[in-house]
Amino acid sequence: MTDKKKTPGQKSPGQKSPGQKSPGQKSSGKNKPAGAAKATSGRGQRDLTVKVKTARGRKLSSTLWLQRQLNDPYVKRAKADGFRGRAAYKILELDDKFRFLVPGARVVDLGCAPGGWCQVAVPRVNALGEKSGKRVGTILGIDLQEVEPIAGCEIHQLDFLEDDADEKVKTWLGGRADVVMSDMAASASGHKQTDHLRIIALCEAAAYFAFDVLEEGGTFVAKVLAGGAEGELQKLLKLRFRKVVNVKPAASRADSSEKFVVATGFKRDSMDEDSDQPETAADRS
Ligand SMILES: C[S@@+](CC[C@H](N)C(=O)[O-])C[C@H]1O[C@@H](n2cnc3c(N)ncnc32)[C@H](O)[C@@H]1O
Repeated sequence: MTDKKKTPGQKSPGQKSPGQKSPGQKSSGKNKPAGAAKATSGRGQRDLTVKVKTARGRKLSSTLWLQRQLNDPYVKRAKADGFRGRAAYKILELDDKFRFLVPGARVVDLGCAPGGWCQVAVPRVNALGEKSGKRVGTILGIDLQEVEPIAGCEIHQLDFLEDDADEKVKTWLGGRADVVMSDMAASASGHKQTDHLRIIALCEAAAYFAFDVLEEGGTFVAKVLAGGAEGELQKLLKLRFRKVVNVKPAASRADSSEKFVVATGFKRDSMDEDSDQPETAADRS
């Protein structure tokens, strides 16, 4: 896979500007982008530095989106750090806390476009291992959309909901994965509860995919929207993982109901291999 051509002056992901912290480096401001001291959250009207005028033919929602983008410190920081999107800082923060993108790890990134999470994973899974020197990991990005190549990642255009997607992924990986992470979002209907149910369904499907693909002890990370139905998902994950927690990273907008579930310590032997369903306590008794 060839690296994306850089335009003059463009930095590699994570390359620092003078006086700027690297993306994974914790700042005293709880992972806030460097230089974002004034633009406190990028969320409130009082913080705005750029105002977007309404334009004929542009919907109010589009104007507000544009205004939010232009004033979002993470958007600015992603541009400066060479990341393809602000989402990169969410996985940076989650990995700084839970340490699943370790040297040598085999990682599946479900819904990887445009590629920010993959960009974060590349240096982390290919870093120096504690004892055995440089460890080379594998990153497999999956998306419905075409994704511009990222050096160090293998990217496939695929709907992970297809019947044989798990088998394809295991073949591409040459075995099972240590990490399945998903930042997938179902297309928004604008109706809060419908969108919540859609993303929970997508997340549940991603969890079943992870049960098929993960190695013993593996980690599953997925975006969910708070709204009532996530309790069932938690129950499902708790049957299969040693620890399940919900986290709202600082890079996740405060006005969004988005949060992330991080499930660690996958118990492969908790699977009822015949039915491919989680073995419940009732099954075992
Ligand atoms: C929010 S974006 C992911 C951003 C990404 N984490 C990054 O850092 O660049 C969500 C992605 O999920 C993808 N997606 C949604 N449903 C999918 C499915 N069934 N199979 C594969 N990808 C899917 C969408 O195409 C979209 O690109």
